[in-house]
Amino acid sequence: MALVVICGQPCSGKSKAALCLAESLKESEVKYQVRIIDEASFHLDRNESYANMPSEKNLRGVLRSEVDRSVAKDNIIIVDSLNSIKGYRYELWCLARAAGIRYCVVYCDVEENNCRKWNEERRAKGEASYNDTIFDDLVRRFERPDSRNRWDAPLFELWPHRDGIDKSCAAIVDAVSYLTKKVDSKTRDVKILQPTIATQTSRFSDANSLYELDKATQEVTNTIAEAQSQSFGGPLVGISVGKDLPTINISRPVGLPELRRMRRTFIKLTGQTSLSGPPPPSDADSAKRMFIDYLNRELGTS
Ligand SMILES: Nc1ncnc2c1ncn2[C@@H]1O[C@H](COP(=O)(O)OP(=O)(O)OP(=O)(O)O)[C@@H](O)[C@H]1O
Repeated sequence: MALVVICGQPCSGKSKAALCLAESLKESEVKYQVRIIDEASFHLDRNESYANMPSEKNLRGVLRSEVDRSVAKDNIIIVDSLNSIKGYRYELWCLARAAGIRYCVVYCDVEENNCRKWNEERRAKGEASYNDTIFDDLVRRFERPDSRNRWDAPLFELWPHRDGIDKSCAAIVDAVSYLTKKVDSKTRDVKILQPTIATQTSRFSDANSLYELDKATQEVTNTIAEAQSQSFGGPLVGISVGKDLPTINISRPVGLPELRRMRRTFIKLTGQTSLSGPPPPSDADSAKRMFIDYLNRELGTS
């Protein structure tokens, strides 16, 4: 259903924001299954996890694998961690794309001085806190999210020091609305990420994979040929092959030989990606979706 990446400086109110968002989602009209994935779930100590690059990479790897295992069409996963490295947020975005779900980033924007003060207060109370060297290092390496990046969008910003954190904060209200909004073919403001050849993760059963792939792509080319015969050489826009599949948008007439050639290339490409790692589509609908994405990219109107 969705992946939410919480992001912010150390001790900036991320866990509080994650809890607040999770509660709001659970209280919304449809009772969503919401799960927070954080360091504490793996009993990972802050200071040990960020003590050096190998342990930090290990921490990120553990969280990423858990996200990968957990994202599904019927739940909302919230990753509550620093998520401060741009490349890491990109990796999480790729997981959401591979799963074909919604994605957003919630950013706790708190000035360094205030984070430091909260961290010191935590320490004074005997609660788990960052030691000063690690705190400084994390602050220095923080890569602020930028909504112009696909992997940082949409971006919901919170200012916990200025406004506090509660369910009525605009960022929480907006994130809940984005995550729970019902979508149909006319919805423009909610993006459901679509898997591509490189990110698809499941497989056709070995015995009939080629046959299924062949049949599914043939169906798409038949639909295009038929639509072209009725469009008298004009562009094809919004041609549907089936419910829940992207529409075909092609800017110029494509002859049958070219379509056949593109189909062969696509089948070959999916075979190659399965050899080098990312597997081919798992069922007829995924195959059609990927083939349509491929055609739209190669021949698209944009
Ligand atoms: N709006 C706020 N006003 C005052 N204190 C706050 C506020 N938000 C958080 N704090 C305090 O800051 C500390 C850290 O909060 P929280 O655990 O939510 O931050 P975090 O960013 O998740 O921390 P970490 O980086 O350790 O995971 C807590 O002790 C909390 O009481």
